[in-house]
Amino acid sequence: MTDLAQWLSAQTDDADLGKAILSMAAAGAEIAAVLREAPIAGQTGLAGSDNVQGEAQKALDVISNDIVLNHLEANAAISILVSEELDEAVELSSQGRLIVATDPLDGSSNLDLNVTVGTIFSVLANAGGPLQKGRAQLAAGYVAYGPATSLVVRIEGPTSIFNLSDRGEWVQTVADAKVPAASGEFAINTARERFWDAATTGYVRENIAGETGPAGKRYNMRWVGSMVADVHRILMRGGVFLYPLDSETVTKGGRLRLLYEANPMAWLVQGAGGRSTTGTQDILEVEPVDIHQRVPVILGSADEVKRVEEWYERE
Ligand SMILES: O=P(O)(O)OC[C@H]1O[C@](O)(COP(=O)(O)O)[C@@H](O)[C@@H]1O
Ligand SMILES: [Mg+2]
Ligand SMILES: [Mg+2]
Repeated sequence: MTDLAQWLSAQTDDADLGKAILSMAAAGAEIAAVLREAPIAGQTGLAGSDNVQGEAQKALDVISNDIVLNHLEANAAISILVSEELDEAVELSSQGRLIVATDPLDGSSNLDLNVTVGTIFSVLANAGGPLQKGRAQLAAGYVAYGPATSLVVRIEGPTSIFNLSDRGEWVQTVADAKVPAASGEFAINTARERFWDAATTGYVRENIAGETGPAGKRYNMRWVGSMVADVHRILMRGGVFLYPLDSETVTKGGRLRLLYEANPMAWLVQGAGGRSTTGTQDILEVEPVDIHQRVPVILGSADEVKRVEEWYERE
């Protein structure tokens, strides 16, 4: 049995990086416990406040953010925290070498429904602040709060999966996750079809046409509405996730956030042999200009992502 601490010491000599990941795992275990009790504690509703992006915060968005903040404040290696729920980057330890960017609770619109939500994180070196390309990430991961609590994490090598035991240990269950290159599943919010560009419409129509259409095979569609849950399914059995630029999100640059949603997920998917793109560029090559910047996201099975890229080249 490999636990998280053993895996970290085999993956990196950087003790600070290992501690940053352990802090996020500890925050994840604490958030998992809070989520289990949340319906009983009456915590699934709104906080009564908006975040900097104008989205209504759930009480659990705020609680999860506080839990992450507490764990990182106690870690002298962390210099800066960027969070979806915090307007500005927060300075923590002045001697810290690392930056963490986090979506403390992803998919929080699903909280009333007992559907999988998650915590996403990205770790960067403190080299001139948090506005760094995803390619510069030192590590990334997410915790998925579903029937099991799973931590998916990658430094530079494989994307590895751990599950939280009853005794509070993170036990490795998949050493080297692999996203199958071919897949017959796609994930997109189809209610947005009227806003889509020609490339997205073309790709999705080909899939829906099935075995007699140009794709020559049958597709299934799945959309949980929690990025963590949708990406976790793709990591386990393949598929493609799309939140493309569309006519409604174009002025914002997309829907999902670059630093703490798109980059860490692209890092994990690429570590598992998958691909990621904005449609025209690898997500990991996007130069950030704002900590809450949004970006189009297409990632998952390599063959499917390439098909979407071909549509963007044609259109
Ligand atoms: O409401 P839509 O269009 O289905 O969007 C769902 C997407 O929004 C998100 O919920 C945004 O994340 P937050 O819940 O952290 O704001 C993603 O998890 C998900 O993929
Ligand atoms: Mg999110
Ligand atoms: Mg969130």
